[in-house]
Amino acid sequence: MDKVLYRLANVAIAEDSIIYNSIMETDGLLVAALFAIIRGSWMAIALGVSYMIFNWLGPNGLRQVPTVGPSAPIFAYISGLRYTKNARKMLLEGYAKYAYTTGVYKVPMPDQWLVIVAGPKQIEELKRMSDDQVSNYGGIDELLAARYILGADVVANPYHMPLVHAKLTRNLSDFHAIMKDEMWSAFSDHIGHSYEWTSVPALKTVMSIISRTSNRVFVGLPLCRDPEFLSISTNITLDIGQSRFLINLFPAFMKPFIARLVNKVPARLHEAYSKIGSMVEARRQHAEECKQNKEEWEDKPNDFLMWLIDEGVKHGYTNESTVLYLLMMEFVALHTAAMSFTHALYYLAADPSLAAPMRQEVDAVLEEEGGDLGSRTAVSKLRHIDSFLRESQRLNGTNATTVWRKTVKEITFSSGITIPPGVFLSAAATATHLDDQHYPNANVFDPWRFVGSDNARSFASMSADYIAFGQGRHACPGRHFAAYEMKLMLAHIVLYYDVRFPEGSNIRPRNEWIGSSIIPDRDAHVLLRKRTEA
Ligand code: HEM
Repeated sequence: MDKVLYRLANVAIAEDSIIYNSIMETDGLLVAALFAIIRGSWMAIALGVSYMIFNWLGPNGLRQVPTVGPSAPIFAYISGLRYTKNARKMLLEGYAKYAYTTGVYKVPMPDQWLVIVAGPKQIEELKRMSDDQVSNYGGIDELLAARYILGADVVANPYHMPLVHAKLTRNLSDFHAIMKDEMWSAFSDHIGHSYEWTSVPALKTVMSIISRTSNRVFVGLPLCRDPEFLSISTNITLDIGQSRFLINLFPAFMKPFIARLVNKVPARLHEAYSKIGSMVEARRQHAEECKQNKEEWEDKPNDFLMWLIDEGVKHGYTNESTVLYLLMMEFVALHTAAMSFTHALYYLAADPSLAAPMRQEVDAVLEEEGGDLGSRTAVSKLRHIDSFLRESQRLNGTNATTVWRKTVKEITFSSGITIPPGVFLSAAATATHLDDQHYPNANVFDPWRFVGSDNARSFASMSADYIAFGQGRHACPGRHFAAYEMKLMLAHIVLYYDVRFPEGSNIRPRNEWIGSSIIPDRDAHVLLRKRTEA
């Protein structure tokens, strides 16, 4: 047993933690994990049998829910492993068969069934369900194996989440100017201003710009430019992805043991705490002194870290917890926006002529706004840019399923399907976005599809046929921040740069699928050069 687990741990630990070079290599890991199990001889067999029994006895309340693939124990497990490679195909197959009949189907994952909610009617019903019926935190817990990786406290009291809406989204325009300032500076550092074509690794470069811009608001200067801090803040996502992937290969009763061996988050938290722990303590102390002395703290930092510290004091949290919650923010905000933007950048590089209408639009808005793209209203006027990003995200969301929930009590859909408590369910995002009934020629990238539409069809708006940011009361609270950041970035690119692929290729690189995660090509380069007429 130990050998098996240690081999699995080694698979994880041996992975390079440099960005985009780790668990995302699931092929290798999956094979390595299975190889480790097979080589673990009789214990592996015992493990397998226990798993089959678990699987057989576990989700029996789901027999009335139609299945994609086999549902008998051994075959379902094998099919669950297949899901890590073929999620797209399996999800689309289920959608084609069931979206307009039962509106619900299930796909096997290695550790459990995932019930997929499909079709506008059922998605609307899911959206309206209360927290007493379906738990959002329960869903995230299942998705990320969160209680094993992050600890039960983060799952039970995710106090960073309400702050996104209450402090960030509500006051977003207060941050426009510093985001613009940081983004312009990051472009300068990572892309430069050469009139010659410069080749950059697309995803990595976008990630660098997004992480600096976001962190200007999350932690402020100078930390938002500190390479060591930025490396921690981007690598946390890979740590979580890597750890949860391995843990979720196993049934629930084994997860705590596996987690002890493969969880990389504690080490990253330690690294983060060594880096910023003293700063957090200094801020907290100063805030408390000011409070005791009934003094105003002039120049009090107005960033996410400070909000977390203030909120942490109210909850009695340690500085270490505050740093962990900050890392959670980095996790939800950076890769999502960077991947989504890279998808869009690939469309532009494959067809540089698409820049022209966006350029004209930016020019016109600059004229109206006195030359300031960072003004309160400027970015909201960029309808072509908004449509371009929404269309790109429609076709390439960050995940093929969104609205992750866990049933708390029995729920029944109008199609008559009943789901018992304790079941992990999610909505079919990619399949919904590729449904011709919602979008004529749904498979075609039509960048101006939403230009003439009202605000209900803007990048950050949601509806039952556009669920890239989820649905309902737990929909992404950071979507307005992400939309502002990404629109600003695309506006900057079309205004100041020409973009193309090497050799003038017009072929957009293929996405990678890891389970249901959708990742833009990690190695592709794009060429940029400063525009002469800008
Ligand atoms: C293009 C970028 C992004 C995408 C595609 C995205 C997508 C999502 C999705 C699908 C959910 C789950 C919604 C649901 O279950 O109904 C979510 C939740 C969340 N997102 Fe985002 N997100 C993005 C950017 C951001 C940013 C920039 C932030 C923070 C500034 C953020 C903060 C959060 C938080 C805190 C939650 C959890 C909300 C809750 O459970 O109540 N996201 N996001």
